[in-house]
Amino acid sequence: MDHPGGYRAPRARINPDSNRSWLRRALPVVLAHRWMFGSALALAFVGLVISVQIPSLLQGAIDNAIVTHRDQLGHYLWWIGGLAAATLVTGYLSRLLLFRTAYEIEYDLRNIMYEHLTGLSFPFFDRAQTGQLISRANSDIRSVQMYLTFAPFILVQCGIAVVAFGYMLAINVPLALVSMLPMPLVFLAGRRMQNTMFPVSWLIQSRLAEVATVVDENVNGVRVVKSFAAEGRQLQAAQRAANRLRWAYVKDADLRAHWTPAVQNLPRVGLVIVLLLGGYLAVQGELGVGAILAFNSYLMLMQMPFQMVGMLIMMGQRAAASAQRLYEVLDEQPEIVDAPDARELTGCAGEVEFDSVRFGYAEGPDVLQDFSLRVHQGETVALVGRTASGKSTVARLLPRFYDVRSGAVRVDGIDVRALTTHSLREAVGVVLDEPFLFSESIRDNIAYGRPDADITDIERAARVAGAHEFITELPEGYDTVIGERGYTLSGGQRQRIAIARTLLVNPPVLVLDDATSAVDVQTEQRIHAGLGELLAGRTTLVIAHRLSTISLADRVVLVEGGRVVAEGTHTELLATTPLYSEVLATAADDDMTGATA
Ligand SMILES: Nc1ncnc2c1ncn2[C@@H]1O[C@H](COP(=O)(O)OP(=O)(O)OP(=O)(O)O)[C@@H](O)[C@H]1O
Repeated sequence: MDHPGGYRAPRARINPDSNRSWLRRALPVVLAHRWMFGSALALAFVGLVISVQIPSLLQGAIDNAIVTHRDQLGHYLWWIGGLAAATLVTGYLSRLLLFRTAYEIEYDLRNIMYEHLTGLSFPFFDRAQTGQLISRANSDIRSVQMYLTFAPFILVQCGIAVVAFGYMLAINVPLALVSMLPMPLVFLAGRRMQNTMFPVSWLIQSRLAEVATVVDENVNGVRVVKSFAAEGRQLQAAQRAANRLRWAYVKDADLRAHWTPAVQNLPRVGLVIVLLLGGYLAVQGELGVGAILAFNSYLMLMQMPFQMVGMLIMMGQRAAASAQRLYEVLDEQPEIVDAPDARELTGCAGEVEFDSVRFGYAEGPDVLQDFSLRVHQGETVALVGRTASGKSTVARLLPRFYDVRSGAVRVDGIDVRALTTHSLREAVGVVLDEPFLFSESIRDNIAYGRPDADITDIERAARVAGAHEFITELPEGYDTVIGERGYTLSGGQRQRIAIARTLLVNPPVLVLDDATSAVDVQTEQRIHAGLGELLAGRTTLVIAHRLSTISLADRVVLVEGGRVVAEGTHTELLATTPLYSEVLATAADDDMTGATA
């Protein structure tokens, strides 16, 4: 399906059967471009068939026109010139189509990878390293693409070696057979080379990914690095990764230097044999000089494919290693998928229930144990608790970023696992404390969930989120493009844009995970005033450290060790639960400790 903006979905998928060889798994992607690819190969074949004719014309020119004067030389020259021109044209067209196929295949592979990554769930991204993913999406895809397109091309060239051999047989059978003697050796050397180089190719790809990871962390973590004046240490880490990569490359070059001359030069031994035996036969008068020349030309024609076989083997090694790295990602199944009979959540009222939920990340220990909480339609509940008590985890389970180990999370009485994730996440808006903003205009960032929203709605959402004022003070207002991750804005400004972004979607259930932590108290109060109107009728879960945020809530729930240990109004909890006062008192926020003192 073609999308607006020129995006074309991949024409085929990688075969999901992981028991098949990597090539068979990739075949559907190649076959999706069979017409263009087939034409490129057919043209290459035609070009080679034409070029195979030239040596026999050369033989005729020498033996029949130059030596014996039986034919006219000009006649041969015209033919040779004409065929040379034809190989030029076919060479141009076949390469044009081949490169187009190569980039179409690369485009498909990249989109297959990207679509797959987009479909994966949070547990995968908790484990994955960005650098690894970037390297898989770049260099691994490139090396697989190179092999998929150039290997058949080289094989066509090898096919022509067979034709050339036929011509050689027609000239002189013993000479043709003897000239082929070194070929089994070429094959054996190729096999040895293949076995020795594979592990190194694998190493190179994984070390390229290591380097990408270090670079990614150095760039993304630059603020931490600089604030700890740890540039030296980072540089050392980068050097270590670069050294490890260099070692693998040197090893690769070493092996290549060892094997390539053998694989490439063994066929030349055939040339020596031709000169020896052919020369002898010519002296005996059994072979014309032109025939020896033609024979030589055929052998030269055959050399190229044989030399390319060496290259093909090396490319094959790298491509196999790269394909396995790609398949590692592509074989990753999303943990969170819609059930076959999943329902759409329509007209969500906003009843939320956590029923004896037990949950932990990956293979880790339980973070939530027997966590039960019911939030009624239109109610605002604040989750309060010590750090690492599991508050954010509760917030992540509601939009089904993760699945519970036991128990259930329900919206409107329906288990979230029985709903389509799309409709669930449309109904549950989440604002995180460290929001991610895109390198686009502020207007586009706020309209992220509703790209068709008009500017009036965008401004209204920004006003409620307390962002309108500072946005209009920016030189280009709503059209201001923010830097990567919005770093040109302050933490509080980014939070306000993120709140506006969620409010614009107008979800019936709202989760604010410390969403105003970086905003000053006055601004927070303004946001709350705006939110007060908006929260009416909306079910809201606020994860709060500050009293000012807690004051928004109808009910406060105290979380400790992954369960609800007390609930009530702020005043009730203060009066009845010492842990509550303790949590508030130890909260890092100055204003909160100040308020509770
Ligand atoms: N993505 C994750 N993978 C593995 N463990 C995690 C992940 N996120 C959180 N945890 C662990 O789960 C526990 C609860 O974390 P959570 O973020 O829910 O706490 P919190 O109460 O929100 O803390 P805070 O107030 O400091 O934000 C912690 O021990 C944390 O190490």
